[in-house]
Formats: sequence, C-alpha cells, structure tokens
Amino acid sequence: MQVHYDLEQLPPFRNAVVTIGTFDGVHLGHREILRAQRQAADRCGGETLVITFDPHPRKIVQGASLELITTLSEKAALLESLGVDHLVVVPFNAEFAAQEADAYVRDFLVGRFHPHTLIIGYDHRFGKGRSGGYELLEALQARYGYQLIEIPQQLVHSIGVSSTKIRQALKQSDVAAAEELLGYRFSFEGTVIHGDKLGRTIGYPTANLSYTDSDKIRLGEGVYAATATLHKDTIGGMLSIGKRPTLNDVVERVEINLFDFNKDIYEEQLRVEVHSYLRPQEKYTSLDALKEQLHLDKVNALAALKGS
Ligand SMILES: Nc1ncnc2c1ncn2[C@@H]1O[C@H](COP(=O)(O)OP(=O)(O)OP(=O)(O)O)[C@@H](O)[C@H]1O
Ligand SMILES: Cc1cc2nc3c(=O)[nH]c(=O)nc-3n(C[C@H](O)[C@H](O)[C@H](O)CO)c2cc1C
Repeated sequence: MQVHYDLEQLPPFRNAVVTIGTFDGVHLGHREILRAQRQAADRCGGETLVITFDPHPRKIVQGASLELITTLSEKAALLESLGVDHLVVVPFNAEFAAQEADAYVRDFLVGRFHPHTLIIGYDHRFGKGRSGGYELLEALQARYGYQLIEIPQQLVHSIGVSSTKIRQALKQSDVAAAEELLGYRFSFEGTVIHGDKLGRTIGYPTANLSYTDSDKIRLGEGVYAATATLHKDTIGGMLSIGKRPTLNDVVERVEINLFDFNKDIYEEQLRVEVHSYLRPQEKYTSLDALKEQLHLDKVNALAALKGS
C-alpha cells in the first residue's frame, strides 16, 4: 500500500475506485465497504484509494477530545492488511471544513482523484455543516461521470455496527462486544514508565504503561487477560486498569504483569492485546489479600489465554 500525505504530489491513478471517511476502528462495517471496493476495482482493472483525514474532523469541528479506536498508524496497518492500494491522508483544517459540499465534490473529489467509482457508507456526510451526502453525489454523477455505490449499515446480532458503539463498549470494559463489532481484538501501545517499585515486593512486578498516542481511546477500568508484544515476542499476562483502591491511590494506572518473564523493560514500547475481561477493580483489606487475588487472576488469565 502506498501512503500519500501531500495532495500536490499524487501519482496518476488508473480507474480510481475511491472511498472516503475517517474509518475509525476499521470495523466490520468499514470492511464491507473495503470488500465492495476491492471487487469494483477488480472488475474495472482499477486501483483502490482510501481517503481519510488527519486530524480527525471531530477534533477540528467540535474541538472535542478524540478517543480514537485506532491511531493513524494502526489504521494504515489494518487497511494495508485488507489489500488497499493507496491511502491518502488529507490534512483536515478549518479551511477544508468550510468548503461547500458541491465545491468539495468538484475541486477535491473529482479535481484531485478523477474517480472511476465512488463507494460510500450509508451515513457518509461531507462539506460545510455536513450538508452533502449520497443524494448530492447522485445528482452530480452524470456531470462528473463516476459510478456510485452506497453500502448499507452492517449488522451483528441485529445491532448496527458503528464506531460510537465500539467506543462505548471499550469505555465500559466490554472488550468482547468491541471485538465482535471490530472483527479483531482491541489493542493499544504504551511505553513502560517507572512506578513506585511495589509490585516486585508482592511477587507480581508490573510494567506501568503510558499510552503512546494521546488521542487513543482509554479502555475502561478492570482486570483483563492480555498478551504483550515486545519487539517480536508475544508474552501472556494480566492487565490492570484502575486507581489501586487497596492503596487509596487516586490516579488511574495501566499496568501489566507478564508471565514467566523477568527483564528490565523500562522505556520499552509494548503493544497490549486485550483478550478478555476478568473482574472489576476491588479494594482489598491488605496487600496479602491482594496478592492472593492476583494468584487467582493468574489462573483465570492463563485459562482465558489458552482458550483464545
Ligand atoms: N514479569 C514481569 N512483568 C512486568 N514487568 C516486569 C516483569 N519482570 C520484570 N519486570 C520489570 O520490572 C518493572 C516493574 O517492577 P515493579 O512492579 O516492582 O516496579 P514499578 O515499575 O515501580 O511498578 P509498580 O508501581 O506497579 O510497583 C517493569 O517495568 C519491568 O521493567
Ligand atoms: C492483574 C492485576 C490486578 C489488579 N487488581 C487490583 C485490584 O483489584 N485492586 C487494587 O487495589 N489493585 C489492583 N492491582 C494493582 C496493584 O495494587 C499494584 O499492581 C500493586 O500495588 C503494585 O503497584 C492489580 C494489578 C494487577 C497486575
């Protein structure tokens, strides 16, 4: 997959089959669009182009904090694994957001990409105030000569797949629901930072993690079975996200105890794949009681990892 960041340096595309969106999560609904896109490109001997925006339009338009399911590099890796030929990353700013919908189609979509086919999700909106949608693309189709395909919302157990539902599931610690809607296991990346060196004194050292990307969604509190990838090795472990109520701490910690592992990994980057939710954070009467629970958690995490 080629990734393009500069709109002035685009190569000529052969029968461009284009889709546009933020594709946060690259979930099952997005995958359906990408499948239809690949099919259409194969039919016309064309190339597939995914046009996405960075930063996320919500950040510019609403000034909202983002909580992205996938960072730009995670999104690019997923799109590449799905066989996309070109990813175009468009810098989204106030000026871009202010374009009228018909000017956006004429100057941006058609002017820059000359699409043979446009494929869009059922709720795709564009242009100032999100005024443009499928109807406008249909009305302009004859003038600009593109094929137009709209993909309906995908359902899982009769639930419409959406990035919003996946974000809600992750905030509620429901990694199983998120995984079902995503079509793959949720993961995040963190750097190992120093804590207060207490973990090793109870026999469960934990790598304390600081999220690498500030816009990445924060998973809800709880204890989870997880694996961590360090360089190329994948190691089983148990992940804790919470305020350590037993210690009357106030800041939320993200920490992982790795099984059969004993190395200094401060400053290293870990990718943590979250396999399953085990239990909520609890306040224990002593560190000994917590230690007993951690033993049980390890048994449960090992069983969960074995089954997944
Ligand atoms: N099995 C393991 N799992 C996680 N980290 C390990 C493991 N073995 C060694 N380590 C190393 O030990 C560090 C954790 O030790 P320890 O938990 O005592 O200190 P800490 O970083 O201050 O964490 P905490 O604040 O949770 O006590 C990790 O950052 C890592 O470098
Ligand atoms: C798997 C796991 C589960 C944890 N569960 C809790 C918990 O329920 N309550 C709590 O106060 N701390 C919990 N912790 C954090 C624990 O207090 C911390 O790792 C040690 O005190 C060392 O800082 C957990 C840690 C791990 C690795």
